[in-house]
This record gives sequence, structure tokens and C-alpha cells, in this order.
Amino acid sequence: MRLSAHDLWFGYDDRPILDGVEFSASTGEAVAIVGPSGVGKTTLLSLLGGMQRPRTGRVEVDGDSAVGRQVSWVLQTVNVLANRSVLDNVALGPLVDGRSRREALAIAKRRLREVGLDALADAPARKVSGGELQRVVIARALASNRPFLLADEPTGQLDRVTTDQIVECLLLARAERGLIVVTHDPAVAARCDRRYELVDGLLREPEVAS
Ligand SMILES: Nc1ncnc2c1ncn2[C@@H]1O[C@H](COP(=O)(O)OP(=O)(O)OP(=O)(O)O)[C@@H](O)[C@H]1O
Repeated sequence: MRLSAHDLWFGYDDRPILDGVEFSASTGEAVAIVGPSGVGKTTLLSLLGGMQRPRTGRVEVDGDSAVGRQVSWVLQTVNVLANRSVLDNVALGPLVDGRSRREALAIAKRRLREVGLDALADAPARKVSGGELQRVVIARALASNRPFLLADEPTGQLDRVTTDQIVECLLLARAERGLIVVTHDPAVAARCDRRYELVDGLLREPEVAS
């Protein structure tokens, strides 16, 4: 499947942020969006995932403009139910997709194993560290059946070891879906298959990551 954006224009008040952006990502690949702080990366991601609408232009997944149903999110503000277990939080992904509780728990257990957190399945989310919580949110996104995973600064201020763990978890998405990640961290961008740079409202041609 292919998520594509054509001629996106967007601004806050009269200030243009995106000025004719072209973008595409396919399932099976990881694409990074980089660029200076405040240039509009989070805004672009919100348009790519259908959270906001462009003033002009369009975003589609295989020709379908209802992109919100095709994406799962890993956002800067980690949103989890603090008093529920790690497993219950991950199971929310498939539950929202309409799976039965039994199916959702089975999928959640598998995804927690993949991100290396099965030992924490029964712990309340409030008791796990920031880096672990980020992996919980990734497991929840992987547990949903949406074809694209969108991540906004998923490694934030975390240390290098934790960052590497999180990137490994995110790249699991490539097995079945597409990953689109906004990041400041050149090491994270370098792990992706392609990189776009947002400058002056436009995305520069993608480079092949070295
Ligand atoms: N809801 C809003 N209303 C008005 N201006 C906004 C709003 N959201 C963001 N902006 C402004 O739009 C610009 C782009 O913001 P955005 O968060 O998309 O940038 P960014 O590249 O993701 O930044 P960072 O890397 O610092 O997270 C910034 O100048 C920001 O202050």
C-alpha cells in the first residue's frame, strides 16, 4: 500500500508552513522526516495521518482519502492508561480495531514479546520507565492492523542505548507496514530506508540512507 501526499499547503493564521509538499511512503519501508525545529514536521505528520486537513492538496492511501483509519500513532505525549497493566494498554490497539478481548490480548502478548517487554505485561503502566513506556506505545501501534505507523520524535531526550532499543522496535513495523518517523536525531534518520528534509515549506527530494 502507498500513502501519498500531493501539493499540500497549510498555514497557521496567515503564516505558511507547508507550501506544495509532495510525499510518499509504501508499506515495507521506513521513511524519516527531518528538519530544523519549528519548520513544520509535526504539522506535516498530522496532515499525513488525517489529524488536520490541508488548505489545499490531498493525502491518500491507495486512492482513499480517509487516511485516519489507515494509521496508528506514536506521539510525543505518551498517552497510556496509567493504572491499567502494560498488557491491557497494548490490547487497546486491536480492541479499537474491533477485535474481541481474547484476540486482542493474544495479539498484545505477541507484540510485547517482540518489543522485549513480556516480563512487564502485568505491571501497571505507571510503574514502568519512560523508555519502556515508549516501547509499550509502539507495541500498541504494532498491535493494531493499520498499514502505516506514524511516530513523532519517538526517542525524544532518551539516552543512546534506549534510543537504539526504540528504533529496533519501530523498525519491526517494516515487516507488515510502513513507518513514517519525524526525528531530530541523525542516528535515527540514518536507520530509515529514505529521508526527507523539510525546508522552507517544501520537502527536499528523498535521499537513500547510507
Ligand atoms: N496550533 C498552532 N497554532 C499556531 N501555530 C502553531 C500551531 N502549532 C504549531 N504552530 C507553529 O507552527 C510552526 C511549526 O510547528 P511544528 O510543531 O509543526 O514544527 P516542528 O518542525 O515539528 O518543530 P519541533 O521540531 O520543534 O517539534 C511553529 O512555528 C509552531 O510554533
